[in-house]
Amino acid sequence: MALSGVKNDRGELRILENLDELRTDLADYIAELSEAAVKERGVFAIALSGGSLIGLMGKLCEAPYNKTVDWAKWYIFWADERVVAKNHSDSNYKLAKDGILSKVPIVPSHVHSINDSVSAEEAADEYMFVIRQLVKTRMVSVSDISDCPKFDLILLGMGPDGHIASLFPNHAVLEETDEWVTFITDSPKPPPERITFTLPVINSASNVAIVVTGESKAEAVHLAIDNVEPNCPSLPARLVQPTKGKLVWFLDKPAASKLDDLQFSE
Ligand SMILES: O=C(O)[C@H](O)[C@@H](O)[C@H](O)[C@H](O)COP(=O)(O)O
Repeated sequence: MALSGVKNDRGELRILENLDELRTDLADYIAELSEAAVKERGVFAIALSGGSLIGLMGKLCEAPYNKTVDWAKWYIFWADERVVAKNHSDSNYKLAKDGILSKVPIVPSHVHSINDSVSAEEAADEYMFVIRQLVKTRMVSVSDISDCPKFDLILLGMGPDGHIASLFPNHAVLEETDEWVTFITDSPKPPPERITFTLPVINSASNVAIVVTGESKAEAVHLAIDNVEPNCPSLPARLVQPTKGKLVWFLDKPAASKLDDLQFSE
């Protein structure tokens, strides 16, 4: 049985009994947002991350979703990518291609992965240019309060250190507000070279989901969601605060085990 509720200003929490329930709830959530965006805008612009998230999205490739989702209307992006060749086992693109994109009828030209033959800095600049062109044609919407792209959905995982995308604790990249996409060459989690959406872009999305499982993340979940003193201003997951969009946390019970008292409806 899922528990769900709203926690202060930290968004909606969905705490699932087990990974199977989480996979189903996540697939339902993504399918519903896709349907709503296609109805409203004719397209669905979704940004993925790497890690366990892709495996947890796996039900989308099964019935009924594989037939009911309007895959031809999907435009795929990455909230962060490791700067490695696309066929490298570290590539977030390869992870998503093998796990999802090759199993459903996505239009290949709608898949916007980074250029893997240039430096991290050039890859970030080129990726930002590609997004800018798609904002101009409104395949990606635009925020009405900043000039940032407004993705229909940004999906994030979270590390035990509280990082999301490739935004790591106490890293200067957290301060980047001029660029939509930036790069780092010193990621504490290998590989070191990455490109990443910046916080203003993440916080301009219509919907952001953070998907976290396992006990090793319980402390970071607590610090990212609860009212803790002293506050953890540089915990990246805590800085996910969509300005006008909606934030949803998908947690399994071990990941939610250190949250302060919860009052939920079943
Ligand atoms: O490129 C990456 O390293 C990922 O995008 C990263 O941000 C990931 O989402 C988290 O580290 C959580 O990963 P897990 O869910 O596998 O722990």
